[in-house]
Amino acid sequence: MKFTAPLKSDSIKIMLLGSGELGKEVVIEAQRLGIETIAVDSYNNAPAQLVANKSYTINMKNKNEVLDVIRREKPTYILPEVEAINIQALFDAEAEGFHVIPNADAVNKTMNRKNIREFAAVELGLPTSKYEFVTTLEALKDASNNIGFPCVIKPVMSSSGHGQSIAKSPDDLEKSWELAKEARGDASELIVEEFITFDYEITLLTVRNEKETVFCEPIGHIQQDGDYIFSWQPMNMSEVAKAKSQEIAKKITDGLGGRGLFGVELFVKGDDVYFSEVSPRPHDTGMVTMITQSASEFALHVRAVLGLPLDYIDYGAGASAAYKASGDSFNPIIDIFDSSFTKESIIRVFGKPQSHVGRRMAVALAYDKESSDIALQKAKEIIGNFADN
Ligand SMILES: Nc1ncnc2c1ncn2[C@@H]1O[C@H](COP(=O)(O)OP(=O)(O)OP(=O)(O)O)[C@@H](O)[C@H]1O
Ligand SMILES: NCC(=O)N[C@@H]1O[C@H](COP(=O)([O-])[O-])[C@@H](O)[C@H]1O
Ligand SMILES: [Mg+2]
Repeated sequence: MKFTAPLKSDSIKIMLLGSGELGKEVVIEAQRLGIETIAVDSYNNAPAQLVANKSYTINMKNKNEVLDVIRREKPTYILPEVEAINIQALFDAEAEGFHVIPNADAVNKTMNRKNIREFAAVELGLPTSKYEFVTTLEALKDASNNIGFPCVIKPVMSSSGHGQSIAKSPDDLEKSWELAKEARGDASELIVEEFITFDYEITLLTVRNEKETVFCEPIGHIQQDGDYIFSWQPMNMSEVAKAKSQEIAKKITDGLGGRGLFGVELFVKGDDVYFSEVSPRPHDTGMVTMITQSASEFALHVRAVLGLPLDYIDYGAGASAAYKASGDSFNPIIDIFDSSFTKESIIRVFGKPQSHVGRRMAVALAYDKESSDIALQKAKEIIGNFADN
């Protein structure tokens, strides 16, 4: 493939809207190419703000505040990093000629479960769990009755499992209704999903630079309370399931369009593959690629944004284990013993300025040339020795 225009890094400015642990790695990768970075979030000293050239703390749900910071900095590329961003600001910025990654419409579709589910299931005809949308407790009772128990109940806008629950019987519905209000995004509408008894679930990192689409090796993962705790790569899958996964990922990412890396979440049962959701940005389960690939998901995202080639080397198998805080603190300190640092491990402490129970604070990555299982065992052992105040 030929790239005609040379990369002029000095003239490029990347603005992240959302500055957590994933954005932090994107900032580092962009800076490695000499690109100026601006990290925006709704709290001070967010992880990416600690490493970016410049940072802003604003109310990201406020249209004017988002637009003000964009107009003031005039970034070459705007990279949404969280779901809870004022979407109209992104549409307006795009109309003013700013380049939103992958594009404002894709961000709008993926930030809201109703939009992405209808796009995937109805417009693209992709296989998904059965689902209904509800806005009242009464409707929730009817929908769960239609779908059957257990069913999964989620706010239409939320992430990392916030506000999500599984109702095992009608008795659980009131609790699920109350719990949904904990969503950070929009809990005015809920999705009720059929519970898929999958054999395993994967994230298929799919990278498009609008000249080619590249798939990373599938990443297997374990979730607890709707949030990831362990991931590994590669996930051993049947050729049929892998081919179906890539086909679904290609359809959904082509449908969304634009440039960047996407995390396509899929449930696999035998050779059946169900589309679950997609992030138009690096994925938490994909942190494992920092140890398995010569170009991590963050490096690939930056390359895709810039329209650069997407080739890289797979080093072998690896795994990641998330470290979640055990308490609340305004001065969180993570204890990591010497034994965590081995020739086959990488430790990343995000530097979040405040901890609360269950907040992801760090990740341990482990490598094994041959076996994802052994890598996972190593990552679990390392994280088991972490502690926090
Ligand atoms: N319909 C379902 N059937 C079975 N399990 C499900 C279903 N929906 C969600 N889950 C489980 O809950 C996890 C989180 O769900 P989902 O990805 O929809 O939430 P999320 O809050 O958007 O998570 P994140 O932002 O971390 O990706 C899934 O990875 C899966 O393990
Ligand atoms: N599943 C999405 C995800 O992992 N997003 C990552 O978590 C950060 C928020 O963390 P916080 O909740 O600890 O502020 C986000 O900024 C992003 O980096
Ligand atoms: Mg998810």
